[in-house]
Amino acid sequence: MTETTLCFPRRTRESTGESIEEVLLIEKRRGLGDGLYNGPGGKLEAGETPRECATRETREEVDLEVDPADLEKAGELTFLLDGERHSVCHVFRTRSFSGEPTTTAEARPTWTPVDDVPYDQMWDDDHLWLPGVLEGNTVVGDFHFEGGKPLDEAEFVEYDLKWNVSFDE
Ligand SMILES: Nc1nc2c([nH]c(=O)n2[C@H]2C[C@H](O)[C@@H](COP(=O)(O)OP(=O)(O)OP(=O)(O)O)O2)c(=O)[nH]1
Repeated sequence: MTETTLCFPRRTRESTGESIEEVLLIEKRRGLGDGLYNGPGGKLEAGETPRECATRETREEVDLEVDPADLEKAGELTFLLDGERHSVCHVFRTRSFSGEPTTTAEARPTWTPVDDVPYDQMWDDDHLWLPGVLEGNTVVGDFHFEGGKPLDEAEFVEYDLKWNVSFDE
């Protein structure tokens, strides 16, 4: 069973007297979810913790530095494909980072107002859990897909969500 991560860097930008809440999204340029908007993230490597993976993937995909200790666990999402567990994704958020997000071969980053997240260009389940995560809630979810591999071509059919769970990692 594959473990994966997602990292959602957050900032508040002041613009002409207004505070705009933003999240760093990437347009993924290869791999699973190619062409969709998402947070930086990917598969755990051997010996890595989810936090270490989220830090490494954020550096590799957009050249932004986040400290594993500064990541706040916000979600644990299980993706099921044709009734079998396909992957578990650890979701983190943080307001602490250094550097400027940079386009790489893997991803094109964009600071996006949280009120303007392009859910119609994201995975079909994201509109169910990402708004709550961006509001500061925690979530555990199961998401069922059907139709065979790859996961991003399967059909999203049903889900179960629990909000405001506590994580001890
Ligand atoms: N937002 C969102 N992300 C998802 C969904 N399903 C799913 O696998 N992901 C994420 C988890 C991972 O960050 C990413 C897939 O990871 P991956 O490891 O297969 O992708 P990759 O090709 O970039 O992998 P890597 O070699 O960089 O580790 O997509 C979903 O339904 N919604």
